[in-house]
Amino acid sequence: MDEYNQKLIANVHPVNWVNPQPADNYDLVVIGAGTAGLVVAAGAAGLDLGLKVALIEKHLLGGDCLNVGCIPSKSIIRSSRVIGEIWKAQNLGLNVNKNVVVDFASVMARMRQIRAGISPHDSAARFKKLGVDVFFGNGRFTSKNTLQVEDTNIKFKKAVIATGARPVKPQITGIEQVGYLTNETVFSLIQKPESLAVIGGGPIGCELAQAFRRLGAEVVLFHSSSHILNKEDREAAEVLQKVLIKEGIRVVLNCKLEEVVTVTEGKRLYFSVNGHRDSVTVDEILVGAGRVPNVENLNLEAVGVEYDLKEGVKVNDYLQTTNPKIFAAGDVCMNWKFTHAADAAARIVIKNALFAPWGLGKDRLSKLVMPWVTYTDPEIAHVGIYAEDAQKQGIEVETIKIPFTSVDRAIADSEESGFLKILHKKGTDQILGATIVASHAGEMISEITTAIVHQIGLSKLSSVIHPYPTQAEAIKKAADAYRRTLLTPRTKKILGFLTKFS
Ligand SMILES: Cc1cc2nc3c(=O)[nH]c(=O)nc-3n(C[C@H](O)[C@H](O)[C@H](O)COP(=O)(O)OP(=O)(O)OC[C@H]3O[C@@H](n4cnc5c(N)ncnc54)[C@H](O)[C@@H]3O)c2cc1C
Ligand SMILES: NC(=O)c1ccc[n+]([C@@H]2O[C@H](COP(=O)([O-])OP(=O)(O)OC[C@H]3O[C@@H](n4cnc5c(N)ncnc54)[C@H](O)[C@@H]3O)[C@@H](O)[C@H]2O)c1
Repeated sequence: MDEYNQKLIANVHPVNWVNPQPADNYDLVVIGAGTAGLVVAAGAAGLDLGLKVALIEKHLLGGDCLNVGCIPSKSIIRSSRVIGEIWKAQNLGLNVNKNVVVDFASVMARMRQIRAGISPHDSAARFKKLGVDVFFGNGRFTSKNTLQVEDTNIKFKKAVIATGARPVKPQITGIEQVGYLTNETVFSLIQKPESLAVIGGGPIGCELAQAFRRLGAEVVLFHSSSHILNKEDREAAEVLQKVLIKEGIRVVLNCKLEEVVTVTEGKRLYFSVNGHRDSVTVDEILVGAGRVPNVENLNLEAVGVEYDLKEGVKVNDYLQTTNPKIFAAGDVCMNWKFTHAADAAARIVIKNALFAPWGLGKDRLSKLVMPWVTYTDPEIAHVGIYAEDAQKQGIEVETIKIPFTSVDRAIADSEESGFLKILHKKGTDQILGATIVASHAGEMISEITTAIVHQIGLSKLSSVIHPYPTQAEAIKKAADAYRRTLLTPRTKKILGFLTKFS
């Protein structure tokens, strides 16, 4: 509880907070104040239509993203990127002293300062000012139109479940007794573990394995599949995998973790790969092995809201639960577990719950075009479908791949290892999906997302001037490559004819 955490708590769960006297009947009650809940509450109250809105949070306003997710992880990733740059400095003609000292405590203090600095946006004071009644405590349904927060009964016309998700508990013998870190505890470290086993090679595992390695820990990354980020484009994941290995991370693939025990030297993990048993001993274990939705203790049975312990609250395309007066948004009900996805879903809920009389003009989740980015170095950004999806859906596609070895700025930056892949519908210039592996792929993907959302085809993208030299020129190159495919022998003949008379 240093000054930064005190500031954070003063904003997102003030110790002296007194829950308000509830209104007679709320137009909208939101359970859970992560991104999804905050956006719904702010959106509904901020319209200044006199709607009575209540927001219930059992822990910290801001949820995972602010407190134990995006913000703390991206803050330490920023520090670790500098180390990555220093490691590459020699290739750039710079003689940097290899013995860079990482002041881990300062890296973490910077992260806490940034988190506290952002927290006023998610604060109880801000939401009170917006006219939202903020209740701290566990929200639980008691009847079709009532719920309870601690001892207070709250009546509602409509409700939104936005209770998010939590880390999966790994099923490994002994791990509970030995103890491990998750995203809920790793950002509270003030001392660097000298060695770290990361369980799970998904976005959490990869981002944090690389960050901790660059900050000076010996890292072993355990992943159960044949390549890291197995939900991602295989080639893209392989580029990153090579970088992680080159940076000194031991990547153990196709593994089964069997047992964890405490030994004098630390925590020992026994694992097998293709039947071959081995072990490693580390100071700390970090688990990033997926998420489970927070559906328990809400008494969803009382309101007829169906759910699954793994998949979360069941919703239709309008984000309505099996009780049409109750909606859900964010990690508790969606496969897309991203802050921007929770935000987009919250906007759908505001529209469908409050501004779609007789069900008219409702928005659909399936209409969203969802990009995402894994913030490793290089970053991997994706939008739309993958080639395998297209195959499953019976859509004929063509792929244009631009390696960064052909992009001048990437060459000048010594960042040639990535690529851009664009999938377009066969015979047309309609973009269906894209993957980018680049240092700042996350900053580049939005151009393609815009093109997909607004149906701007590759031909039109080809007419957009991209400043030289930028890595985003890869997009123009892909568009130009598509245009070249239109040059049939007949069009070539016509062009040849034109030159004669020009
Ligand atoms: C380490 C990490 C890094 C991430 N990085 C990124 C990133 O870079 N970009 C990105 O887009 N996404 C990222 N994510 C994912 C992102 O954090 C989540 O998708 C997002 O926070 C989901 O928001 P949400 O509102 O659905 O849920 P949450 O943020 O989980 O909020 C749910 C809230 O509900 C509260 N709650 C639960 N049950 C109750 C109850 N019964 N009563 C009252 N309150 C309750 C919880 O305390 C919590 O505050 C990351 C996640 C992690 C873990
Ligand atoms: N940059 C971002 O947007 C970002 C960053 C972090 C997290 N997130 C979100 O958080 C969610 C959760 O991330 P995550 O990485 O925990 O989950 P994940 O499910 O995406 O990846 C976890 C991986 O761990 C593997 N695994 C599970 N148990 C294992 C075991 N015992 N041994 C070895 N491997 C094991 C799984 O096969 C899986 O591929 C993601 O789906 C993502 O949406 C997003």
